[in-house]
Amino acid sequence: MRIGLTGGIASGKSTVSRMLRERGAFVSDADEAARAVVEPGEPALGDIVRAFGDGVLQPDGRLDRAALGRIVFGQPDKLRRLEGILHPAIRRRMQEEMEQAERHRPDRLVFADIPLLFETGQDKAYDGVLTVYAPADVQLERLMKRSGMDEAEARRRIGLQLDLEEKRLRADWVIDNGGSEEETRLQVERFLSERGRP
Ligand SMILES: CC(C)(COP(=O)(O)OP(=O)(O)OC[C@H]1O[C@@H](n2cnc3c(N)ncnc32)[C@H](O)[C@@H]1O)[C@@H](O)C(=O)NCCC(=O)NCCS
Ligand SMILES: Nc1ncnc2c1ncn2[C@@H]1O[C@H](COP(=O)(O)OP(=O)(O)OP(=O)(O)O)[C@@H](O)[C@H]1O
Repeated sequence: MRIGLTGGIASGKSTVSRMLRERGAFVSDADEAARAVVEPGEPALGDIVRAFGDGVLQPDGRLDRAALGRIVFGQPDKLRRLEGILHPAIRRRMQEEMEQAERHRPDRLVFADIPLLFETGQDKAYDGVLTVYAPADVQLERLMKRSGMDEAEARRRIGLQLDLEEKRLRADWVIDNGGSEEETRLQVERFLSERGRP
């Protein structure tokens, strides 16, 4: 069984993923895959430099993620262009990871943590979707605290994704991460025990 795990920026996907892994589930992470496919020597890195220029490289030849973020998160057409380069590579990598995990341990639940699961139409490829939800004011506060963005920038980043209320409504299951980590952990444990396995 493959479950799509999604939510909004800073709604708690990584926190829930960590808890799922601690309980023995396998989680493939789109943000991690997005980092791996731009390592030096990977074809996507060359494509990015051709599209956005040398300014997105650090002196050591690695991708300067903050510099690229400043370009793409301010210009929708540039973000679409980056996604066109990265999404096929991210998907391939995640498919390989999940297949390998399933071969190795067929009994385990497999999750794919994908922030843009609904936005990219990938929800249909999973047996079900679990949304990690937090109320808008909590999401905004956590994003500002984690990243140091001011309120206007944080609101703009949140606005680049499908509304979290809609992700909640479209989910098969919801984990409400608006409270303490302990309350979230209890929901994660209940979710796993209802499925009878990690
Ligand atoms: C622009 C990049 C280099 C900035 O890197 P940076 O380290 O600063 O941010 P990071 O990758 O940790 O992303 C933080 C959060 O931003 C949000 N985000 C990332 N990409 C996107 C996007 N294309 N659209 C909307 N939100 C996004 C996600 O909620 C993500 O968890 C990076 O976000 C990226 O490569 N994005 C394009 C790939 C992508 O679409 N990733 C999303 C997973 S499918
Ligand atoms: N229940 C909670 N109580 C307090 N802080 C929390 C809770 N859950 C998450 N956080 C904090 O909120 C921030 C965002 O959480 P997390 O990184 O898990 O979100 P995310 O959905 O993976 O974000 P992104 O899409 O940006 O990768 C982190 O700094 C995390 O420590």
